[in-house]
Amino acid sequence: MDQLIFLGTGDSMGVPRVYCTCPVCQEARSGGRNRRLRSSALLRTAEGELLLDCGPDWVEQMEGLGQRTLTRVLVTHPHHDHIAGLPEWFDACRWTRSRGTVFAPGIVFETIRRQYPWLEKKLAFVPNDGGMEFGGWQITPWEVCHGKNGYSFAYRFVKNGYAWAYCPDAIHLTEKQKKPLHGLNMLVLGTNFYKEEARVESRSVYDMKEALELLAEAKPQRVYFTHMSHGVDIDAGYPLPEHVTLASRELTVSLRTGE
Ligand SMILES: O=c1ccn([C@@H]2O[C@@H]3COP(=O)(O)O[C@H]3[C@H]2O)c(=O)[nH]1
Repeated sequence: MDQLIFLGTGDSMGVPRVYCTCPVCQEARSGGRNRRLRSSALLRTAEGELLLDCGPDWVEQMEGLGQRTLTRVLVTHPHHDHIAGLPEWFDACRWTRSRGTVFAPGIVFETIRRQYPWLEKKLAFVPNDGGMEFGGWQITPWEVCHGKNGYSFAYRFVKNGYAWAYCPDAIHLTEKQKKPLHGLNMLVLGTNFYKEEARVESRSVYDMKEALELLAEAKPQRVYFTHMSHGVDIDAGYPLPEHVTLASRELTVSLRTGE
């Protein structure tokens, strides 16, 4: 059965934050359950694996899995916490004389090319604006609002009538942007805080309270929150519905496609 493995569930700085000594960061520092690497997940299928985002914790994430090789990466948006592992993967490809493939909407490659102009010597960039297929999954990107950080893309995956979506970096979705979130068996959604107190114009990701309003509209059957900052204590017991879980590192979810 296909699986989704969470490799990181942290926000752009991860948990602990270097400068911070709050109780969540201290617990994370002592090897506790709040230690969160930058958000990324691995889709495992009979056809192979697809990594969703490749951030600065990529090496630690590969070591945690005991995985020595990688062939495919899908990128949501070209921010440091989602792409900074690409140059490390490039070097691994160089040393192992292998090649990889990166899938993303064309606009995402414009920024990646500017930031890391050498990557295409070893990594093929394949635009997926019109959708793509992998492991029997029909995969469709759509643009989502990322607040003060501009845009991101979310992805909807469909196979044998089972549908799920990966949307780590979004806020203030328009009605049109919410549409692909309807009719899902599972949703992975980014929520930086339980309740974020920062000014609305400075925000870039939903908090859990806002996410619950979105869930009430879209009604996914199962939900995993990811992209959580040090404002979230995984053991706090937030008042969340039973079908909502705070994801943690190496949590593995079976995708029940009926195969
Ligand atoms: O043009 C930009 C804008 C931002 N960033 C990164 O993405 C992060 C998003 O969350 P943050 O606002 O806490 O921190 C940001 C930066 O680390 C980037 O790589 N390129």
